Amino acid sequence: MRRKMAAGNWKMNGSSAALSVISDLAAAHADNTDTDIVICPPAPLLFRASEIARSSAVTIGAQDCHSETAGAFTGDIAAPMIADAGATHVIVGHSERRDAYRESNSDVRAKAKAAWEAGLVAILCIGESAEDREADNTLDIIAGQLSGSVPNGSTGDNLVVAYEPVWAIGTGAVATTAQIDEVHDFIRARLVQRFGAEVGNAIRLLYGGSVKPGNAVEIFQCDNVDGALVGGASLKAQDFTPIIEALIAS
Ligand SMILES: O=C(CO)COP(=O)(O)O
Repeated sequence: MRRKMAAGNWKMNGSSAALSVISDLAAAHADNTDTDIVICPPAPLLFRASEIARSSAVTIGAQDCHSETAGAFTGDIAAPMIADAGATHVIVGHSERRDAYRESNSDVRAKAKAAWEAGLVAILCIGESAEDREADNTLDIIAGQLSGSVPNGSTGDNLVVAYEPVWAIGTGAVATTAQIDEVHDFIRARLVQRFGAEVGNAIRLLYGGSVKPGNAVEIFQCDNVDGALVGGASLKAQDFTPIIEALIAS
């Protein structure tokens, strides 16, 4: 049985005052033992967020890391620094970074490797654009992103793959369960083919893109959906809590 995961990507939102969401979630889900709850705040909040989350049901992740461990990379953050701040996870390859910062599959692969070397779990994002889907290229794009950006050497536990169709992010246009099933079953098959059944079946798959309290129950019924990567609805405990509850109940 794979552990479930509800991860919240705050993107460039939040403040030290907003970190009360972490204590609210920790209090609401204190009895939960089979679901990972991960909050990924902006980098300046990582240390404080980790202190607040310490010994609770909530763990902390960063939103990106550099592939090198140190050096002349102004503005960047190395994976060991993220671990040093008390975080345990890092998102790599989010479509907003692939798009705005031209991150390639090989950049993302190097970041995921750096995350593993620092002992972090990599939450690696893939997903097709609206144009890719309209041109019926979705599975080709997903296959290319998987082979290009997932490094060799996954142990199963150190990798979470998040399928986030770009057209569903922040738009309210959630993918249908048929679309989610098709892509998640395909990802699972590819991971099993590449890493073997034991590791391939241990890697968790998250869906992301306009997940809300109103659609979470349906999404979590999909066989190969082990949780969600949630943007907007993770900023407030009152929105994220019903999503987490739907996941725990699924
Ligand atoms: O990009 C996302 C999470 O990484 C999804 O964002 P929304 O949930 O706001 O659509």
